[in-house]
Amino acid sequence: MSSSHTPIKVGIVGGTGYTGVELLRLLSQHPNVKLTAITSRKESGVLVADMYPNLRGKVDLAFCTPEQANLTSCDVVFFATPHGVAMSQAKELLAANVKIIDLAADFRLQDTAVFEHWYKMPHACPDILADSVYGLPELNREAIAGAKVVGNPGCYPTTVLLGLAPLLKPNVLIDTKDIIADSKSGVSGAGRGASVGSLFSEVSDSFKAYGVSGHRHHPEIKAQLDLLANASVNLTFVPHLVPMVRGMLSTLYVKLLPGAQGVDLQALYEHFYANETFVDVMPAGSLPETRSVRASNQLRLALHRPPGHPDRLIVLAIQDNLVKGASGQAVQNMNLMFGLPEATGLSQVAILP
Ligand SMILES: NC(=O)C1=CN([C@@H]2O[C@H](COP(=O)(O)OP(=O)(O)OC[C@H]3O[C@@H](n4cnc5c(N)ncnc54)[C@H](OP(=O)(O)O)[C@@H]3O)[C@@H](O)[C@H]2O)C=CC1
Ligand SMILES: CC(=O)N[C@@H](CCC(=O)OP(=O)(O)O)C(=O)O
Repeated sequence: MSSSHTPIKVGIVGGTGYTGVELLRLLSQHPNVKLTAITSRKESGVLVADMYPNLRGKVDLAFCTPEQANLTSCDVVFFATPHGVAMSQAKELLAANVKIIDLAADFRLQDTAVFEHWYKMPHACPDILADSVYGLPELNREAIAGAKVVGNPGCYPTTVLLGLAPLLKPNVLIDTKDIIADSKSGVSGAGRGASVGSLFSEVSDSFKAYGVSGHRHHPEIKAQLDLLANASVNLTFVPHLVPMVRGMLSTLYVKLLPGAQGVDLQALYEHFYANETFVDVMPAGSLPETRSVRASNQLRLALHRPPGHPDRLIVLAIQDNLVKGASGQAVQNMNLMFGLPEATGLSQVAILP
């Protein structure tokens, strides 16, 4: 347990990306954290507040290279970096008793063959992977609290898993061979790195599906759904790119089984998430908007029974891809790992309009 007298010393590798600067925004307001090192190889020497003026008066550090950062003196290091970076440094940090929260995929998939297939690199530390924990607090809280290495979930998986979990725990309510996740993300999901696909003239005033024939979040979602259902599920997952900066909406289609007859599904969801600060089950038939979670760690759900298909249930799930989908969830995990109340530093309310 950390107290206000012994702040958690935090290092961030990859402080200039969208999830890195979001970590800085959240952690600079966290009462139990002392930011001690923020890395960028390209911006080394630049003051954080010069690059990100929203942090003027909040963060007085300059970016440094990972080599200059003295990460082994931290209590926890967040990796807001591309896939493959955290696993290359995990052994050294663990030897120095430093906890690790990776926002990339190095510690999300327990099956190293699946990891290698999707990420096109061998896993650098399968032994550490085996002891790591999938960082979805609402489903994995106890294991996260005792973990030294947490793999923060991908943004799409967070919406799909929290959207479906209440239906899978009893395992008699839906056809696990017929699950569809139709998901839409804002462009910040692609990161800050320059690419033609993220140019204003490419994404504005347009809307498209991508990854239809395969996306790396499919195996991640399926692995966790399989665990929840205790069976091998069939999942169709189609991501889409929407011309907005932040936000994610997953529309989840499931087929109800006879076992769902007479079950009050709205009550089931409300009960399942009754004690969850960050999951809001809206009244049945609600139409959640991504702007209602913008910059906050909330995920909102709404259930629908559409006309014309008596067996169909639709679950709508929204979040801010950079907060509950990435950095906010990472801070939630840190709170658990250090014995703090889970919502510490995460009380931000969305901005409307
Ligand atoms: N954007 C999103 O909505 C989400 C992203 N994620 C994941 O989080 C991670 C970060 O994403 P995002 O912030 O969007 O990425 P960005 O591309 O915006 O930023 C990447 C950061 O990592 C640093 N970096 C790159 N390569 C290395 C390296 N080899 N060693 C050390 N630092 C490095 C970069 O700085 P520099 O090159 O100067 O060192 C930069 O600060 C990714 O793995 C992404 O998949 C997860 C959930 C949601
Ligand atoms: C809009 C967009 O491009 N989104 C990214 C997913 C972002 C994310 O959360 O994925 P990882 O953490 O697994 O990289 C994509 O589809 O690749």
